[in-house]
Amino acid sequence: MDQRYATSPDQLPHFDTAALRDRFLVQDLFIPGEVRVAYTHHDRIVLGGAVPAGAPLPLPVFEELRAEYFLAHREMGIVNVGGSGTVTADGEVHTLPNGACLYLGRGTRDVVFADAPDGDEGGAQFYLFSAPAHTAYPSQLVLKGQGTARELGDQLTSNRRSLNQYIHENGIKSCQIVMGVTELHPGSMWNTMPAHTHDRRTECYLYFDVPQDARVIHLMGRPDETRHLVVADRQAVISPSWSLHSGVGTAAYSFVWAMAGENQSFDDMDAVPVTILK
Ligand SMILES: O=C(O)C(=O)C[C@H](O)C(=O)CO
Ligand SMILES: [Zn+2]
Repeated sequence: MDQRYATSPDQLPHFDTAALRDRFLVQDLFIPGEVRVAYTHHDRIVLGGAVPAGAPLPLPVFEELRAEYFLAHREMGIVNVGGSGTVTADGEVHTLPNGACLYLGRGTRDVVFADAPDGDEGGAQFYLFSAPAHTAYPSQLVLKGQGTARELGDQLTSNRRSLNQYIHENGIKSCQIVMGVTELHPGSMWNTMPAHTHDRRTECYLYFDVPQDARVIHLMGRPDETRHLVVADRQAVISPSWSLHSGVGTAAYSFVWAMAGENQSFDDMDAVPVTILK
């Protein structure tokens, strides 16, 4: 398990490109036949990828969790960013077409990822986001576009996008996780601009559907001391509570955003006016 210890904003000015990427960029999560995870000590989030590649793939328990099974003390949100697949949780089979989001509650013991038997659009690729949980909420599935939709931005500022909230206060219930997907409209490149911070939650973005020859320039850091990460398809960024998070693509793209921390209030954000960015 890839471990990322927590970082103070005072350290940021001293990091070079390699150190920034080591701390905040998570690469190589989607490896055929593997469940790959990274553990950030910011709000003790585990993010990962599971790619069945033609054979059932169980969710292992990682030694670092010191738990009997992965979800013994945790909950998990899963978004399928690949072809149709299934997640079998304690014997119940959930079918996730591309873009579907499944919540698994604390105490779910056996989890197995697989490609859908009739999947014809390439194999399933499951993005995993897990946080500590104090109680067990029921597992629940929501299909792409069936969450709470918000239309954001404007074509004139190249940031027109559709945001879908799946796991949130008025949707699938969870202890900590708030999760959804944002899709940029063709011709729009900016996400989350104007940017924001939320000192009460850590947030991770998984960028996907980024064309192979394109990149997303992801901004992070304190508003008056920003840095950037150049991000490729299916790579994730960890944004500590003190960091803004915004990106501009060289082509349109989508991303899974997911948070955990002190509250689940999506609109509890401190907006950062563009004019104060440095
Ligand atoms: O398109 C956006 O704007 C987002 O998706 C923003 C994220 O949802 C976010 O940062 C929530 O705190
Ligand atoms: Zn945010």
